[in-house]
Amino acid sequence: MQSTFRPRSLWRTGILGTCFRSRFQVYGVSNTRFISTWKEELQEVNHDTKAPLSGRVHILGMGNLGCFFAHSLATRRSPPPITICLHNDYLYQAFVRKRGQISVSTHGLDDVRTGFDVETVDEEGRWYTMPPVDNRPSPFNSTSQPPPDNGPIECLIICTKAHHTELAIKDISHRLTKDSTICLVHNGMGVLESINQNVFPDPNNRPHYIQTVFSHGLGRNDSFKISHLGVGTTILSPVGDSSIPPTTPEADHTWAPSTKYLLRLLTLTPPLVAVAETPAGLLQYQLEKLAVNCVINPLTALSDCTNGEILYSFSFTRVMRLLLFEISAVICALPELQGIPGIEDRFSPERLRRLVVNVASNTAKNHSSMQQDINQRRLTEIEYFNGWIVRRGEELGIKCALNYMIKHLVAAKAATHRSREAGAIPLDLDNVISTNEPPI
Ligand SMILES: CC(C)(CO)C(=O)C(=O)O
Repeated sequence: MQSTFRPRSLWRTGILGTCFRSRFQVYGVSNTRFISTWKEELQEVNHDTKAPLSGRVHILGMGNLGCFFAHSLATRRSPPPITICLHNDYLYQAFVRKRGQISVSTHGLDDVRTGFDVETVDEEGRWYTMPPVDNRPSPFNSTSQPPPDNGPIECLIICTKAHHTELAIKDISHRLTKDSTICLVHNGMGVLESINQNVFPDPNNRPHYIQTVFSHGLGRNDSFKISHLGVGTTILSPVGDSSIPPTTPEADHTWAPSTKYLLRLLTLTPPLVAVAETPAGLLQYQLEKLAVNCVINPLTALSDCTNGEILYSFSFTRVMRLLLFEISAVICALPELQGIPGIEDRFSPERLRRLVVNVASNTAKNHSSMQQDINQRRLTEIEYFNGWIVRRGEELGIKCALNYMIKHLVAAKAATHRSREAGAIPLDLDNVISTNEPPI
């Protein structure tokens, strides 16, 4: 007998800790897993809200991650309306040249999707809905300019790097309301706190958030053309009220309609392999990923090597162990984890070492994102990896001298590249005396 796996409401069963893990109930006939359409998901959420949602999903940040999310949503049997937000003309022109196509290649086979709506932004920060760049008929007449579209955004998936996320959200913050949900997809820790502090300081007027831990392997072939190199998962969790510790179970009715809708949509989009977790569960996955990134990324960036190469040297192994002693001490002392059973074992230096070794050997031939950032003269995420460990360590009275050193070695390497290229002479600006001003 065949069985149907029907998606079960994640929120009806009450406590997140129990309902989030069991996403499907077995009902009987047919094999239609993931059968629901986005409209059905929307209906369920709109059922008891006064302001029904349209179901549109905006995606900002069209690097590998943004392309993967947009493409995955577009592969659904019934894709929701998707708007990709292109924040400069160069990207828009590239998308026009690609005729509005996003392509994901798996084992050498390209899967091309179209049907994306596009918005671009001008220098004054006004967003415009552009005419379709694929073969769909344009809703605008050919002579008229598209009108600015600064209407509220219901669901925003933001796929920029950690250091760009705050700025990217600032540019679109006038369209985000306390009913919107932002799904943050980036590496590293501490971004949400700075968004709250600098972009949405008033807790009563803040959007809702979903945080993620993303572990699929992606590579870039060209603009809007990526490869899916390794199947991973997308672990998602809504972010609870910051005054409630993440370890407290919360009733399901506290999640906003846009959060419920986006969670349902993403968990029922097969290529994402998305699972919903509790806030406390997600935090632990984030910290495991952080530990891995704090070791593999700076070591490969400093030594300009592949992930696998750090496994075959006694010296790398020593550095790895010493960094992990500090990382483990900070994580185990975090107040937000206190009360969770088994923390000391899960985050022991030895277990973290095994995680790092596993990831490094599974991705042995890959170049870490930080190694690529350094070589392509981009900003690195070091402040959100080892920098975060150092800052949290300081708060907790734990000195993280080695992580501090690693953070500065990476910053120094990036600065050396920059000044070499600019042909700059290193100057100690504090000791430069301008001829027009009297010496201080
Ligand atoms: C896990 C790792 C190191 C894989 O390359 C990664 O996430 C990164 O490169 O940022």
